Amino acid sequence: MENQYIIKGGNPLHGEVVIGGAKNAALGILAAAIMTDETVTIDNLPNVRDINVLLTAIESIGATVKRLGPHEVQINGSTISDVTIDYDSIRKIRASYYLLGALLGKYKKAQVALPGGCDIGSRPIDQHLKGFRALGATVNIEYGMINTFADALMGNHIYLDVVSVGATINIMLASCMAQGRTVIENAAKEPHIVDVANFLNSMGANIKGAGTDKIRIDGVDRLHASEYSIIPDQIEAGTFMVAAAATKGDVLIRNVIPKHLEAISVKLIEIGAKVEEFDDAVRVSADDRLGHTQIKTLPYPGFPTDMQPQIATLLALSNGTSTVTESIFENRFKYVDELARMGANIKVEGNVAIIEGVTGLTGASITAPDLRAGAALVVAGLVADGFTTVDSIHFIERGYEDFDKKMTALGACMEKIPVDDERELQKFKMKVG
Ligand SMILES: CC(=O)N[C@H]1[C@@H](OP(=O)(O)OP(=O)(O)OC[C@H]2O[C@@H](n3ccc(=O)[nH]c3=O)[C@H](O)[C@@H]2O)O[C@H](CO)[C@@H](O)[C@@H]1O
Ligand SMILES: C=C(OP(=O)(O)O)C(=O)O
Repeated sequence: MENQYIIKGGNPLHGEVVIGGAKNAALGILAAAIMTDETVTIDNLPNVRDINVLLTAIESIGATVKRLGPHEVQINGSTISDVTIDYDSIRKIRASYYLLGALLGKYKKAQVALPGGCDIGSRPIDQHLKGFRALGATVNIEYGMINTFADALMGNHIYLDVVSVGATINIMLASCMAQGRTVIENAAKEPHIVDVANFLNSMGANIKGAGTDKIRIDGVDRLHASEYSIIPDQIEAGTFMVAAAATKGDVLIRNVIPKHLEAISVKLIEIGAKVEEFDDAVRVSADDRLGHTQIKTLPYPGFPTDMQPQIATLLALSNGTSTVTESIFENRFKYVDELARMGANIKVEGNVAIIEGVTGLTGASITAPDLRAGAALVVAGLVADGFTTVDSIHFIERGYEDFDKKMTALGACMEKIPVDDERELQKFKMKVG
């Protein structure tokens, strides 16, 4: 059954919210977990759709997956009997490609369907495949499947032509049990790269330099058991930071690494929001309408593309003209038409959104085009005058755990109801007046 969010805008968010584990780190870590035959325990796992899809795919090849609770899982890869992941089991997610690197690294062969994920651009994986080939693997693409195999994997020097999160993690996975040294140059530096490297090292891998643009991996013979807790989700935290500012609220966002949020904090401060940093929390508040700025998405430590729709939504409500340049993905402005239906004034020219701030939005029936754009539209609904319904929330549920419940606990007026259920819609409207 498909659900939608119904939102009555106008309530400032107040209180505390606890951020979950990082989805994009967890996806790499779960794939890495199958590379040992010993049992691995992973904690602070976000309970979101992408993670559950990946866990099901991992089970489908025979690995033993034991849920110890909503945020903890035990994986044992000794029971794996197959190295083929078909399209049906992973078409909804992008990070299925990490199973290629993990299976190739462990068994020297893998067959994985070409990845899905959000439609935010053409999203080639040539750099992943270039990395596998450099390690000595043969790679063919046939009938929608990527087949890769090798007699032996040998370390090599790999220069990435583009800074790619996925290729960096995949090459770390494939090379950590290769013979000799692999060096990845022009590597991505995102916090989740460091987290996957730390997890692999906790299993006995020898990876140095993660978090810089040069990562050195000395191959080891085997990986062993580990217990590991995933870092907090930078993007979930950033989304609540923006929601607090957009609703002119005051929210303490707990279980975060403030350093990972700096690019977001700096921009919020620049436009007039108040951001206070604590050891593992940030507090964001705003009293007045905020100001304008220029933002360009860049690889870490630049402004994250996964926060682009949310910050653009905030700027759509701010004073003056802002520009948001999307430099990573060519198709990440699909939410602009939906925001326009709520009264925003945004013009897209190439990869630049020119935003003329408006004083308010009005509720409308809108559809989430992808994960982060969906979250941004919810933020718009929280601010808008009147009622907003957001459809296609399965996108949002790919990456946000209990998004509606966390927002409601902060004072938002929103609920998840079945799509086209007029009775539930009226019930909500009666309840909130
Ligand atoms: C599951 C996951 O972690 N997803 C994140 C990951 O996606 P993903 O790993 O797919 O993104 P990449 O960092 O690889 O992509 C960055 C850029 O490189 C290009 N590229 C990438 C690989 C390749 O082989 N060839 C190539 O040309 C892409 O088209 C894009 O323009 O990082 C993105 C950038 O921070 C985030 O928006 C996604 O949320
Ligand atoms: C775009 C994202 O995910 P994916 O790369 O899995 O589509 C995201 O997490 O914002």
